[in-house]
Amino acid sequence: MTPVVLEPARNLPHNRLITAIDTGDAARAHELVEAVGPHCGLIKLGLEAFSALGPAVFAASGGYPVFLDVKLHDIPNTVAGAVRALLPCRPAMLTIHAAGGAAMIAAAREAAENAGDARPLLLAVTVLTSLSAGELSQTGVAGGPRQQVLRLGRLALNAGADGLVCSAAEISVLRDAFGAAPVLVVPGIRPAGAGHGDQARVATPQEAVAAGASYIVVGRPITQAADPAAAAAAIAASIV
Ligand SMILES: O=c1ccn([C@@H]2O[C@H](COP(=O)(O)O)[C@@H](O)[C@H]2O)c(=O)[nH]1
Repeated sequence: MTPVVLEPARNLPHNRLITAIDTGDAARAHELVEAVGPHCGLIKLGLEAFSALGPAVFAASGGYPVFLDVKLHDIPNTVAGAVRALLPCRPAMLTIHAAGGAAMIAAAREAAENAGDARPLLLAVTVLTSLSAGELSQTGVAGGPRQQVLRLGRLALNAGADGLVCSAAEISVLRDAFGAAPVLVVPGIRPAGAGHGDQARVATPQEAVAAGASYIVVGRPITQAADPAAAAAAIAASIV
């Protein structure tokens, strides 16, 4: 099997907290970014915000580095075109689905190279953190999330992804297999006592960082808090 050889990631924020701004309301997005921006490394704009507002959503980012989480998944030519179309927005990180396969990931990487030094890091989503082992098996995948994340992770990194999106439960198996270089971005984060909502494979911020997460993604526990700035500041302080 081809070994995974990765370059160290460039110019990434030291603060490991990424706040997910999941709203289609531009004014609310602005308000949230203003509150949490100073307390996190990146702002995550995802499908809800991008579907509602389009590339104009970047205006809500307040100049903070953006993790654009649109999880591209299509034939290679279409994904390459979408990546090229997104480059003028200058996302720092961009997601594609690892399950799209090696040719799709390689096409995304080649397209991203058009940005030169401003190339976004390509992160491959492995198994969504909302999927339990039981739900994953209903999709026809045997062996459980850890095995599937490792399998898709190897495929994605070999095909040109810079990093992976996974749950905290899979970090150790990925670090054992691929070492320190891949950027591991970990959603499904819940501070102790917080409701899980639709997330199935969850961990606290401290557990995820201790396990080797490069970044943690936190949405509702911050954005639905009475004081989002204080919630973000507390989480950021707890993972230094
Ligand atoms: O496997 C994945 C991939 C992406 N996400 C995204 O992260 C945030 C999590 O939000 P919470 O409110 O903290 O649950 C959300 O934007 C998802 O689209 C994920 O949860 N799991």
